Amino acid sequence: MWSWSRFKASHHFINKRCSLQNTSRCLSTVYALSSGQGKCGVALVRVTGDKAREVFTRMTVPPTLPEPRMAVLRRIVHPATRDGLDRGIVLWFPAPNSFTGEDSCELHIHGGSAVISAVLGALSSLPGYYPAQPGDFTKRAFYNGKLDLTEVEGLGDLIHAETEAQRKQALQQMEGALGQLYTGWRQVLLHCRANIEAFIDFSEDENIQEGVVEDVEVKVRKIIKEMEHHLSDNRRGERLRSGLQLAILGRPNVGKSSFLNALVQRPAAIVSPVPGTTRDVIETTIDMGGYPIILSDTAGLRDTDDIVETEGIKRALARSRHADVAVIILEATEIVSLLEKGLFNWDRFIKSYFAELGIGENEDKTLEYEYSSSWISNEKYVILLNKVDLIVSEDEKRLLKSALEDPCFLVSMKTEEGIENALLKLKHICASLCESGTAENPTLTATRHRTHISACLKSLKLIINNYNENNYHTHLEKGEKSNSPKIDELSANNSNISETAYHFPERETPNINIHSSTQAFEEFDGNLLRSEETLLIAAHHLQKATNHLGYVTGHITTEDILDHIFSAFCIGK
Ligand SMILES: Nc1nc2c(ncn2[C@@H]2O[C@H](COP(=O)(O)OP(=O)(O)OP(=O)(O)O)[C@@H](O)[C@H]2O)c(=O)[nH]1
Ligand SMILES: [Mg+2]
Repeated sequence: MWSWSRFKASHHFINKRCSLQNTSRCLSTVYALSSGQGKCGVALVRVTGDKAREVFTRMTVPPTLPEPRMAVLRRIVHPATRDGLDRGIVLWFPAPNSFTGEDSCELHIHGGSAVISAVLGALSSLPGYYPAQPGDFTKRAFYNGKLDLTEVEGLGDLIHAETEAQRKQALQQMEGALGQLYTGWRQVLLHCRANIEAFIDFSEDENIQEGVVEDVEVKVRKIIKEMEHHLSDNRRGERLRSGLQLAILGRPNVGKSSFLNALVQRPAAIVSPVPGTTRDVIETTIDMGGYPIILSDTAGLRDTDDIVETEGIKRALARSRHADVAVIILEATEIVSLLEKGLFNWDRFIKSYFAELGIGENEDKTLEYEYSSSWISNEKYVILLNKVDLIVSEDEKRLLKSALEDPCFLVSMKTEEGIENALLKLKHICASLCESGTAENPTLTATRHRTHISACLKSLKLIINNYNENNYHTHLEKGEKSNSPKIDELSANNSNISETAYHFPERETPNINIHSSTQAFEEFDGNLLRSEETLLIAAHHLQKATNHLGYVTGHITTEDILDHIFSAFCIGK
């Protein structure tokens, strides 16, 4: 019999998480220095696990548990020798009201290296105490249901955040904005699937309220729309997380390396009057108005027989293809002579100039080429007309200024004229490329999320659009009679999956081999919810969809994903 209680399993997932892990690791008590390495005023040592209370009973004077979450000053002693180690503030967080969900304590001790190593040494002498591995505290918080996987990733990002915008995005994610969005979708889809399952089982009884399947369709369509909107964010969140790629491009000797040096305020790249000085890509990172930018100075673009320079140009063009933003540098004098000849048109000039450099769009706009020039089609570039200090004639300067059009700026790396305005424009471009989301509409921040949400969306679309009645019947007729796997098994193609979501009751499946037909079903054209015969397939796609959301939030996990995510954490977090 189908039962609704089988659907309400979310909290079971959380409880099961620990048992899926190496149990001894979960049962042990771990400790770590959670503040940074090196001498400091106060250092923080954290302990978590079943035996955490022993810190108070065996290592503090008096040997009693303090009031939960109340800071108290205690003498800290070695548990065996009773030698005094330090005097500091201690805190007790009994389970489940702690970061990890386990009994935990904190020792705020003096930050000298001798004090820290004496306290850590004393902790190691307590039976059942082990030094924590990177991310151990957060891993326990995850297994105990304190954080979902997106919140864990947000916490990791917060620790690694280097700019203001990155910090804001990570905090939003750690506070659960993304997790709530995905969990909300998952809950709705789980209900949809429950309703479809109930309808299949009981449609002939009178118990099923009318319009159940129609209601599922409305909900699925709504989520499809929301997911499409969520995915069409131009990778803003991912860019902000990993940094915007900005390529500095142009002919040799125009001042590309001078621009890089001006931005980073140090001689990061060699500047010389010899054209072709820069050969390799020189990469450095900066914080531009709170946005993380990965700057790439590149080799000057020109025809050459020099094999080293040719390789440099190849690398420069590759960098151009992967750039989110570009700064194209020209010599202002080049434009003056063109202007003096008359008939100057910026649009035409820029197009042909990009083409000459090898970075412009070509005529037939093949897919590869469109990709290669995304910063052009998105208009995410500025053009700097450099060395304006060399134009001495006021008439020429006036002519140049009057002909200037956005996004061109007259600048001089030598006198720094015009650089501020150009940087302002660049900041606007960067902001538009990685504007962070809001708590209500959080941005997607990792490729892992995009992959699963895209796969989820695909499954949902298969329910609404892709079904062709004739195809379906052909498959029913052709279907093998035995070895039809249950729907649950269809999604469990990853052997490491720690659970396979909800377990649905035994049922009579259509007389088809769903495995062999899945591919074909995915090619159907139509609405699976409009025929009772195809509802089972709709349920199958709904399960796939909810599973993908479960992978993102960590309701369904694989060891590989967890290892990857937690490996980025520090010891003590
Ligand atoms: N007068 C003047 N000279 C400049 C200015 N900017 C750069 N230069 C000079 O132009 C020369 C080339 O500058 P780089 O920054 O090395 O030019 P580049 O584009 O990196 O050159 P390659 O690496 O060869 O492609 C150097 O001698 C700079 O000092 C400027 O605004 N005014
Ligand atoms: Mg250079």
